[in-house]
Amino acid sequence: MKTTKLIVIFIMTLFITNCSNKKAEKQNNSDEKITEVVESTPEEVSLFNRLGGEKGISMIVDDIVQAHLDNPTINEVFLPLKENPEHFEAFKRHVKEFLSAGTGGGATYTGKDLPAAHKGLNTTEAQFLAAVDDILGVLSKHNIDEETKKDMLYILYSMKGAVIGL
Ligand code: HEM
Repeated sequence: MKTTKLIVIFIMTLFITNCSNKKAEKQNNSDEKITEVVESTPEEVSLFNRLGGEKGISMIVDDIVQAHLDNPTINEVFLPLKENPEHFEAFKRHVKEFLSAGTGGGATYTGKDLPAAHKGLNTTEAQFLAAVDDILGVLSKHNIDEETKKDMLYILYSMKGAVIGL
């Protein structure tokens, strides 16, 4: 009887140890899965990288400026900038730096602050909307994903007060 009891205790101990090992294994597996999910979450990729880094941003800004020059609602504001090629190039460089610095890239913005840059332009709501439309159109042309476009739209709107009616 004593031996039978000992055997039962031994078997139960084996069973319990086995079960807890399996549980630990399962825990490890699910931990791995959680890590994988966190690593591949889109939010982990900076907006800067989602826009294609320095090169992507440079091409996007060139296209945005060209879209503004072609857009009859706002081109009267941008066409005069071309009369001074040095100023025009500095303006484009500043917008590239602005977008890079503001999205997680390494650039340093060397232009004016937004209200100072837009003072005297008296930009209207309609002009602001036209500019945002141009930007979203260019992002689509560059195959930027919908989530990134939404993020950009949110950021642009957050700066509306710093660029219109000044
Ligand atoms: C959220 C929207 C906007 C942002 C983030 C933005 C950003 C900028 C930046 C970074 C510059 C460069 C400043 C410098 O060179 O020191 C700039 C310049 C300029 N922006 Fe905007 N802008 C916006 C909307 C607009 C709109 C709606 C218009 C007019 C329709 C406009 C017209 C201009 C013009 C004409 C300049 C050149 C000013 C100059 O060099 O004298 N911007 N903008």
